Amino acid sequence: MARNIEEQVAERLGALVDDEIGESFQQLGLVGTVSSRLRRVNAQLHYVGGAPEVAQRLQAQAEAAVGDLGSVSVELVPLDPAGQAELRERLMTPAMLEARSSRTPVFSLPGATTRVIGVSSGKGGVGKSSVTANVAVELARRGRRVGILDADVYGFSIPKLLGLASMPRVIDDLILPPKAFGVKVMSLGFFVDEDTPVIWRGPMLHKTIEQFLVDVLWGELDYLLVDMPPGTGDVALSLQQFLPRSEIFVVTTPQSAAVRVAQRSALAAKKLKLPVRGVVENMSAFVTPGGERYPIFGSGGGAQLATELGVELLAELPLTMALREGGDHGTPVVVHSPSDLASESLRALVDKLESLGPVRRYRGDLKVQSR
Ligand SMILES: Nc1ncnc2c1ncn2[C@@H]1O[C@H](COP(=O)(O)OP(=O)(O)OP(=O)(O)O)[C@@H](O)[C@H]1O
Repeated sequence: MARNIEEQVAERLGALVDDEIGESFQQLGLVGTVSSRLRRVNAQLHYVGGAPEVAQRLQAQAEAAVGDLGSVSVELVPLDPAGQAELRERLMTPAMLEARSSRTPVFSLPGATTRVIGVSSGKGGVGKSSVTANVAVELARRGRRVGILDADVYGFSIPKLLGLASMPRVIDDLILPPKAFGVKVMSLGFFVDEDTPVIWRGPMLHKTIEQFLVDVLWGELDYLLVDMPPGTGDVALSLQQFLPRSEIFVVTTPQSAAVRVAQRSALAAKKLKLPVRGVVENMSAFVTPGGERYPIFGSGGGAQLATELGVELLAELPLTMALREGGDHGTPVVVHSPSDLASESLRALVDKLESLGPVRRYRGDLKVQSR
């Protein structure tokens, strides 16, 4: 039976997907009234606000979706507070409800399967954020569900590295993490002006990290990568409390001075009973197109640190222009120059990370019964 035009418009609009939530407008109950008058169809689509670009993008998507159905105008209507409260209820999973009432992140509830990976370094500028962003994007390209918590309060660079500029959307009191290259991101950088120095006190940081872990709609994740601030400060302590299942990976450059400070941060993690699983040496060498290696920052530091910590050296990432340019332009090198040497090394790093698998943990509650 031929459907009328209103039904067709409602169906097309309902099929649009809110990428950050990962559900269609129909599933979310956000298609409003669709009526027609004098051969003109007027449709309403509810949306949850955010930056003006979000509405502009949605308007263009909606118009494109119904463009071939004749004269249709789509009006975007921001969801009112009652509608937001209803949507929030709809999006809350039982795990999120439990997480909120106990203020324990879903990643730390019993039975959680997300691998939580803390990326740490001794000092700033060694490429920890670039490694985090590229590893996350490569994992997402392989079909894994990935989030990044940018906890590097002294230099939140993840949004810029992934080309994200807008503030996260908020449904009632639930924060939606913006998504780039398939990776969900939450960062202090979304909330503060890049040029304004922010002085964070320990308790304030602790509270913010808790909020980012508990009040953000992360959904189900295979990996949560945490870009940690360099050094051994308060944030590591907060992370240990909120995410005791974190595995730590240490990024260093090959210089011996860098290795010494990196070792300090690795030892701090060990003290907090967070397992250090591997070392990544970055900026290992510049390689000419002819294959000549120039170890600009010295050599051997990553291997030395790995030996001292009793873990594997997982990668020696070269210094490349493409990696730096990718970061500057907000498109990670694994996406914009997949054949670059750095991309090859980053893919090999992700292979290793995946093959290492999660840490095996002793479960005190499981005991072998003897008769
Ligand atoms: N292998 C590399 N080749 C070329 N440039 C690199 C490489 N790794 C990092 N960079 C560049 O070095 C700079 C610092 O990198 P990044 O911000 O990732 O470091 P970081 O350790 O996270 O520093 P911070 O903690 O200060 O944010 C960036 O401009 C980045 O593009």
